[in-house]
Amino acid sequence: MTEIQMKNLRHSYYPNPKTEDDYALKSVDLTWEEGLAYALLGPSGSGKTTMLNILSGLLTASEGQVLFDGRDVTRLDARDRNIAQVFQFPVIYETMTVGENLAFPLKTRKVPAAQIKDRVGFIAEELGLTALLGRKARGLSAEQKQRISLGRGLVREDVAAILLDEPLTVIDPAEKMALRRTLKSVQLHLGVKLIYVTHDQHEAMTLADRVVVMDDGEVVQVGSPEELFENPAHKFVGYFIGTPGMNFVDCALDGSDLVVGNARFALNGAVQTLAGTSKPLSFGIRPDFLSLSEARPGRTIPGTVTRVENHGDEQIIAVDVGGAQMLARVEDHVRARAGENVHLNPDPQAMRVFAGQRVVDLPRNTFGDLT
Ligand SMILES: Nc1ncnc2c1ncn2[C@@H]1O[C@H](COP(=O)(O)OP(=O)(O)OP(=O)(O)O)[C@@H](O)[C@H]1O
Repeated sequence: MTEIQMKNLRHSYYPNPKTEDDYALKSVDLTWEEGLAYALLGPSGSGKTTMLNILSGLLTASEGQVLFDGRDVTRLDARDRNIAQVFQFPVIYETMTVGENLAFPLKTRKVPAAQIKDRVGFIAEELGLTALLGRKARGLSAEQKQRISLGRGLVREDVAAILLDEPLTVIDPAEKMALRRTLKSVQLHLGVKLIYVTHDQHEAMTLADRVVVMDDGEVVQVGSPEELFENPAHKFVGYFIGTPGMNFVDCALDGSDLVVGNARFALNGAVQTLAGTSKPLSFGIRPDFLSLSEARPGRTIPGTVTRVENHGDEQIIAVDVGGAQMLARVEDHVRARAGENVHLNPDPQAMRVFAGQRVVDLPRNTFGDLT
């Protein structure tokens, strides 16, 4: 197993990049730890595939270094990196049997036949392919073929990481869950480092120990799924993760209060931190941490309901809080109608303030007691 580091990595597809916008990867410093499952999550064009191809060696970064256990591999060919890559479309030999496909990477490395047999048997078992070992790959389902692609990466015991670029794209929706489960169990059993590219937050959150969130060529946050949900460090993480995403409303400092829409919150000692920033402030809270309550001055935000969406056992309520909208996720027994005046009650522990795009590091009790 290998620790992979990316140092001051930048990449432009142009020969003479001039502005920051010419870079598909802007400046990446990242360590990929051993034995963890990572998801690389971001919208289309954010730089995920570029990053993956730099890792595997299909692409050489314009600037910076890639280190495997401290060894500089930046200019090393993909062949010499011990990285296995699984793409959107399965890459297998259709005319070979499943067993021959799995054995192929070991045969080309001249591994002894008995060892190949053992390893192929073991990996086939892990991937649920044992019963298919003698079958020709042609005619198998896309899901089975993708298992073979994965197996061809996993058979090599020296593999430093398995990179998967949206591997579930062509898989039938009904089979996606089974393959996702297999991926997770294989990663846990074999302890191999898995790097999984997706633009689907649900896939990222269910599969990964760590999620690397990318936006516009930059890594905006790395964290466990829980950390990203509870403590987004960047506005992009707030609204990209969670359905619906985090609410953001412009806010302002007034004396020792924070003014949010028609509400005022006393800041317990955090005034100086906020006063020190020149960037525009916004108040952030996830819909999951807003409820409806009685008016409680200094604790609730008054507003008018503009829309109510029913989603089975819960509702999403849209509330106008003085020119801006906030969404609250509430249980279905909560009664609210469009046009009604209500009071949103934010959980003090979940209230955040952002300066520009970045969260402001405030003491835990800034918005009141935590009882
Ligand atoms: N071969 C290329 N030549 C020029 N520009 C490219 C090339 N490949 C990617 N780009 C640009 O680099 C940026 C990052 O693209 P990349 O494919 O890495 O993003 P992505 O997050 O993987 O997107 P997707 O989810 O759509 O695959 C985009 O602006 C894209 O247009």
